Amino acid sequence: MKICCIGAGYVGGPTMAMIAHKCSGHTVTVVDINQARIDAWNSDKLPVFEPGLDEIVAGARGKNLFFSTDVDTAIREADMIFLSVNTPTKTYGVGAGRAADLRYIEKCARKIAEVAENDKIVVEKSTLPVRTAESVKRILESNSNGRKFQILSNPEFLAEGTAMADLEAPDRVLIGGDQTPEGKAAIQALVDVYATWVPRERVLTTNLWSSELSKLTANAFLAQRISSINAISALCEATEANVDEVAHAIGTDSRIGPKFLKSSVGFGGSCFQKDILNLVYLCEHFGLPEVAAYWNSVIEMNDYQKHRFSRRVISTMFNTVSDKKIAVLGFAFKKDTNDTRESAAIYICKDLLEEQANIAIYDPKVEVAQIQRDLGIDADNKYVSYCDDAYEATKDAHAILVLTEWDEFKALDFKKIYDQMQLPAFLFDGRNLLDLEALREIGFEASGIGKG
Ligand SMILES: NC(=O)C1=CN([C@@H]2O[C@H](COP(=O)(O)OP(=O)(O)OC[C@H]3O[C@@H](n4cnc5c(N)ncnc54)[C@H](O)[C@@H]3O)[C@@H](O)[C@H]2O)C=CC1
Ligand SMILES: O=C(O)[C@H]1O[C@H](OP(=O)(O)OP(=O)(O)OC[C@H]2O[C@@H](n3ccc(=O)[nH]c3=O)[C@H](O)[C@@H]2O)[C@H](O)[C@@H](O)[C@@H]1O
Repeated sequence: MKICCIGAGYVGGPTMAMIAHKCSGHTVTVVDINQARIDAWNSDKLPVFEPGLDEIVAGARGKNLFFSTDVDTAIREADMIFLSVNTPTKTYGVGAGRAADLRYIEKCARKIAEVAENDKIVVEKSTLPVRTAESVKRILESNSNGRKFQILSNPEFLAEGTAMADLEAPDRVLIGGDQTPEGKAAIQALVDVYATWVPRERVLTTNLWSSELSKLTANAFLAQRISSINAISALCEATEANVDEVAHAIGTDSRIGPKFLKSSVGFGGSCFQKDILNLVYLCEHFGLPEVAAYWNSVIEMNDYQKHRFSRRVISTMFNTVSDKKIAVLGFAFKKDTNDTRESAAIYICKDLLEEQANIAIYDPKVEVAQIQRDLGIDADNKYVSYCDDAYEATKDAHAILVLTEWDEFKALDFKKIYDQMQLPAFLFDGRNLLDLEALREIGFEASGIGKG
């Protein structure tokens, strides 16, 4: 089969690389309108950092995996077309700030209608509001000229930083489609692709709407667990309970389970907030304001957690950080990725800049230009500096903020760091990554999240 994927981003690139790697009989072409991104996919420095991705791309690229900006040819030749374009929160017009912006998806549907010469299976890989497939189908069918299109929903559940492991051994693959004979045949064609390496019982098939809604629901549930434990972290700080101990104690209940109970400075990433806002908007659209308010509180709690952290830093440092050097360790929204979208670090740095702090940022993977874009500052901003390692960032600093849980931070020589800092040397561990007792023995005024 010839497979095309429109959108060479964090999802399209790794997902298609895995399909090409596992299914040598299929040819996979990933296309994008962003020339720089495609050039990077064809180079030694891929645009996405994911452990294990380089090897898989190197093994398949040029054999049955191709990256190109020739969108029309790839669509024309494909039997199956994945849509993996971005679906950000709308910033204009009706639903601004909440609804999903579907213009990229619609452009893809119109492009397929324009250039396709024969029947196609169109697979929604992007995360979409429930019932989007209806619009995609309408656009395609209005322009069909006798060609037949089957629409499938196949949402992606990979997490950044573990994308390749998640794709290699997914908990489940979800495929939704029409329950007609043609729809079922299209579902089977996609089941056959995944069944090459995913155990058949893990490939779930549903109707279109269940599949679309399951993706938003999964992300809402995951984010809700984080907001729940973060809410408890505030209570822990007030009562001298320890949130890690509470999380462990409740997580051993098999009905609750241990995962996604790590209290933090707040969740980030491109999707949790966007997808919950989308869910909230849908609930309001369907006349369910109580349901909308319930899910919106997950985001409100996350905002509270981020700003609560900034406020705690400032109040602990004698209510002023003006002119003080603050070392920020980690800028990505989680470890093992160069992605900073909605990273809590952005909000915390902005809070500190408003207080006129000098911040020295070190992240092992995030590029300086990206940090500048995120903070909305020029290269010559005198309050922000960029460091090549944690030792440089912490030299003469008044405080350290750990904002991403990079493994390398655990191996730092904190005695050496303490000796080059201003005293009292404050350390705020926004990820509960470090051994606070050991740091206090060195002399740090160390605090974590949810620890009294
Ligand atoms: N990032 C993640 O970990 C996950 C993302 N998702 C969902 O997958 C979708 C894609 O997300 P990402 O890969 O992170 O986005 P991304 O922004 O990294 O990549 C999207 C790509 O689509 C391209 N594009 C947009 N319109 C186009 C068009 N008309 N023709 C050709 N290319 C076009 C853009 O240039 C961009 O390179 C979103 O709906 C997201 O919610 C789902 C699971 C995980
Ligand atoms: O739709 C998506 O985009 C994806 O969103 C998340 O994946 P991702 O955002 O890449 O990463 P997560 O591991 O879920 O982490 C999200 C944020 O929550 C934070 N987090 C996670 C877990 C936890 O216990 N505590 C916590 O604060 C992380 O640090 C990070 O900032 C989901 O885990 C994926 O299943 C989903 O496919």
